[in-house]
Amino acid sequence: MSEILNSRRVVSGPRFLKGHGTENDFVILPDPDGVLDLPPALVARLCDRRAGIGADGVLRVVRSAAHPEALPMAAEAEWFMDYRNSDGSVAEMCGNGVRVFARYLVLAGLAKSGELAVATRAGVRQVHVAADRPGAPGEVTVRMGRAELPGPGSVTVSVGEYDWPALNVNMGNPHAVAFVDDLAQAGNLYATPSVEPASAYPTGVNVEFVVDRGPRHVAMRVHERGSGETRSCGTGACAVMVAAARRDGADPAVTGQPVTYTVDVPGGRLVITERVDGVVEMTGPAVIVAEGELSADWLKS
Ligand SMILES: N[C@@H](CCC[C@H](N)C(=O)O)C(=O)O
Repeated sequence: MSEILNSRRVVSGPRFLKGHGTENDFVILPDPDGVLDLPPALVARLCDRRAGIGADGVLRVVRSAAHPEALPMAAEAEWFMDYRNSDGSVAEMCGNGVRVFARYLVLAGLAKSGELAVATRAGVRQVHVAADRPGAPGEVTVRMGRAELPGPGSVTVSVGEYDWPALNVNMGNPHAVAFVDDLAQAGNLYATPSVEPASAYPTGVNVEFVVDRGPRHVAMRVHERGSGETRSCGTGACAVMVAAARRDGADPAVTGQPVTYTVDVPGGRLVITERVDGVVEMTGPAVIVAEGELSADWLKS
């Protein structure tokens, strides 16, 4: 059998990798010179879990100097994370994605482990890729920047018979964070939750549903703009941490103390700290699962 599998290559086309961070999964497209044509329909086909590779989004790896949106950041960050949601839409930032992106850069020899900078549409993010230990890949920490709480802070999230007050938190991308009694109240999340006033989110919104698990420990589900319910959202977990800290009277700007929360997501666990200067740091896993080639025939079809 392995002879048959090894006998010849059956496809040839652009390389891709598949990776995930707390089960938020991505197709990674190395495109250093920015030459790939990546229209929204192709992103959606790649992310299709039956007719494509399957993913919550695409991470295109482009040199900042080769991408017009990233050119102004090229002196600070060699690589630009061109992130797309599974419906093909563009997003400013992806917290799980930036950890997986950094893991790819290190494994591919394009960056060294330790400190590295990644350009995103939300600005440059500093990433620390911890050295691996035997059998345990090092975790990745991202300085996610400061949360913004656009006014009016309070919005309303509704699903079925339930309405909850929610906090408008921007982590480079938009979030509405609702504390609920039970994560099951969010239902199957096949449909996009309603968030009012809609004018608070002119470009759409990611919605987080949160319950308490213990002191400085919460659990969440998320409905992502452009991808539907996913198993994790890094920017969403940061937004949740900030909302929980405000609710709990633990805002570092007020207490003068950093605060750390454990945020459980369906696909794993993230640890998030808000520093006294307001910068939010997220730590979690980043895994590369596979590498392959796209079929040129499939691309043409
Ligand atoms: N899963 C990501 C967020 C991806 C972008 C989001 N769907 C949006 O449109 O803003 C994360 O880990 O942060």
